[in-house]
Amino acid sequence: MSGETFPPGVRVGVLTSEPPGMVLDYRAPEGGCALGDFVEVPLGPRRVAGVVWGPGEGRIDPARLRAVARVLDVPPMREELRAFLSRAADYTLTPPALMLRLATRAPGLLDPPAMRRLVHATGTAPDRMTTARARVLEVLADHGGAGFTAAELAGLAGVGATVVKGLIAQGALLESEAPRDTALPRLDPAHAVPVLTEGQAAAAAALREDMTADAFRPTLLKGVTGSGKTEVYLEAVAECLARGRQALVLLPEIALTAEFLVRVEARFGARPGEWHSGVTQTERRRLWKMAATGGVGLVVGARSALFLPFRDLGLIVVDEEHDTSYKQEDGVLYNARDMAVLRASIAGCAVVLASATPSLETWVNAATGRYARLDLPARFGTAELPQMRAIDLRAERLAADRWISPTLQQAVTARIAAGEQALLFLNRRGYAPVTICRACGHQIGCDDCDARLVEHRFQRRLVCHQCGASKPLPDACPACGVEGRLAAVGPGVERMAEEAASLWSEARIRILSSDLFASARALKAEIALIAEGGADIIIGTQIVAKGHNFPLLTLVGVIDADLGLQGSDLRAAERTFQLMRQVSGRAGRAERPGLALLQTHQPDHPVIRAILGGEEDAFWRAEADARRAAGMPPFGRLAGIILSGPDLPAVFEAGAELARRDGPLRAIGAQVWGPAPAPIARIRGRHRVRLLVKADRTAPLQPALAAWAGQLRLPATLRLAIDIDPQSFL
Ligand SMILES: Nc1ncnc2c1ncn2[C@@H]1O[C@H](COP(=O)(O)OP(=O)(O)OP(=O)(O)O)[C@@H](O)[C@H]1O
Ligand SMILES: [Zn+2]
Repeated sequence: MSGETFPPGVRVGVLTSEPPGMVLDYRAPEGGCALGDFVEVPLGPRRVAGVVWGPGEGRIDPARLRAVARVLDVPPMREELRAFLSRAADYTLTPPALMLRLATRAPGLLDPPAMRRLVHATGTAPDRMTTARARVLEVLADHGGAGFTAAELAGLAGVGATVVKGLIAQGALLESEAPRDTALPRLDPAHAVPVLTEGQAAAAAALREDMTADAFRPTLLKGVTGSGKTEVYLEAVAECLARGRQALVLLPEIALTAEFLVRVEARFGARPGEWHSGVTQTERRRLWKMAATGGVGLVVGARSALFLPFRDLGLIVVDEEHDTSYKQEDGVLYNARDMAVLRASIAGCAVVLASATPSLETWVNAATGRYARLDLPARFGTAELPQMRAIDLRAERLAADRWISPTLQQAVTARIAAGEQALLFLNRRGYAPVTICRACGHQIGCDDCDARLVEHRFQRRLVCHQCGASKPLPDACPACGVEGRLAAVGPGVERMAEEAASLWSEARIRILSSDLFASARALKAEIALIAEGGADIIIGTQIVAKGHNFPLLTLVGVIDADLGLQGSDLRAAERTFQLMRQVSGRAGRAERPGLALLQTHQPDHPVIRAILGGEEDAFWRAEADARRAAGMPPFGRLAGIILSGPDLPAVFEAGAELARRDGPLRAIGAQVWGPAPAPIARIRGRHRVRLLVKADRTAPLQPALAAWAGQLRLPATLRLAIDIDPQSFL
């Protein structure tokens, strides 16, 4: 869309990501400026960057109006992204300045396109060849003629800078100017087109068709684990790229990107752009710029990739769309899956939500026809879905502090004997969730949080899973001082590994738990090692449930299938169903058939039966009916309000006042519950109190919430956070 322009001297509104964080009026600079231009403006004594957001609002007296200092030499922010940021800010009740910050989070974005001097080989041999000179030329040859700065080249060759200088002087190397940020290699949609099964081909054709529509097209791609969802949506990516447009694939976990990158390279002959916390700042800046200029076709990233300034976005894929890690739980509270749909609707492009176990929200959207739905009901090739059975723990003999039942033990032993892998799944990090003093009964808790400390035996520490604080395992009870009576209660994955080692002393046992790996790279390496057969038994937390392919894995044993059903969480049933089906789906993905065994004390629980029976649509219908009857999401809407502060009575009083002054909410027919102490009543020394607001699906919830919360003048020590569509109720 062509931007509105503002002649010199005219009032314009500029949004900056700095406090006070609102649109401020300035005078357009000499030469004028246009909507979306990145500009530098004076703010107090400083100069800060901002974006021309609209015409001035006229609040500042003309005599005090300051001028925009200059227009920056970067591509302006497009109308589509500005609209997205505004709408996302309104939806999440976040100040637009914070949204702008999400969209400009890489260093040096606003520097002018910089050049740097790169060295290339000319093919001319130097007068005299030395070993050092030969090494330099070898490095260049090894890298297929890529250019390096003189310093990089000297570093790679392990020689002094003078060697490179000498080669330049001799004409063997040539130094010339090149842009600092360069386009990524092109992906070729025709590079290695897969042969799809009939079902896959039909789904791929439907998605390709969506790409030709050039319009907002949301689709649920529902396929059982191992059915080839990735294969299918990559065809939509191919179509998008063939049309010269850009595609974005969101993944819930960095650990998944390694496998994904390899698949993209095999399919398209080159790697996509990568955007997540493991990417260097230099690469981030490059990717941001290339997104804006069209120098990247496909970006794979974590949720914040949604805020990249794509020049021509044609497709967004949200893989494993049910994954709760799409919800950002601190800072700006947003759900990347929902925001992806919002961005696609504004960009007028296709969005594919892929999952074997979609969220109820998405399932309902597909059932009501708001989203199209494509199904892949069978696994690819000869692979069958795993058989699923319950192990009734009430009928098993288990010693104290033992969690692997004889039935599960036998099954694992059989798999190891057959040269296959078994996965023992327990969604609990660490060694034991509770440390108790056998002398006085005291349970060791965090000093700053209302949480028990979790023993991590590898680190020899007790760790708070709320705030991350940790301390060494004490010898004496901190409450009664008695020594040697502290005992670990309950299992974590580390303790399971100990039990497994005692049962299968010859087996190679590996633990997959996010806290055991110092870097994303180390975790990726471990996953690759397991995939290649470097383990007999894998003990894992929910990190293993997500989209990994372990071809030798044929048995999944769930240590405690009841774990997730205990809470009163609105989504307890849904989450348990998703997690159990996903983790079971890791078994039997290649030729050999898979089996999943769920240890449970309640094999007749409706959710456990639904998991075992695999009657998914019946499960979703029952869940949907229950939520509809209760007016719960997605049939009604919720907002969580969390008040926190150092002084409990003050926090409670603020909550009570909010509850009393509920006029703006009553006006839209919404109800308020609370205040009540949050289930985790203290984090990092701050007391936490929650309120919950429930409204009809169509009620204008956000403006009412803004008006409601706006009545309160909070003291500086109190914080109020509003969580729209909360996923966590802690
Ligand atoms: N048409 C095909 N040709 C060759 N290989 C295929 C094809 N379809 C699927 N596969 C292979 O089958 C396996 C499963 O496919 P894929 O990972 O795409 O499934 P998925 O539905 O995304 O699985 P999950 O939901 O469990 O992550 C992969 O190893 C993939 O390469
Ligand atoms: Zn803590």
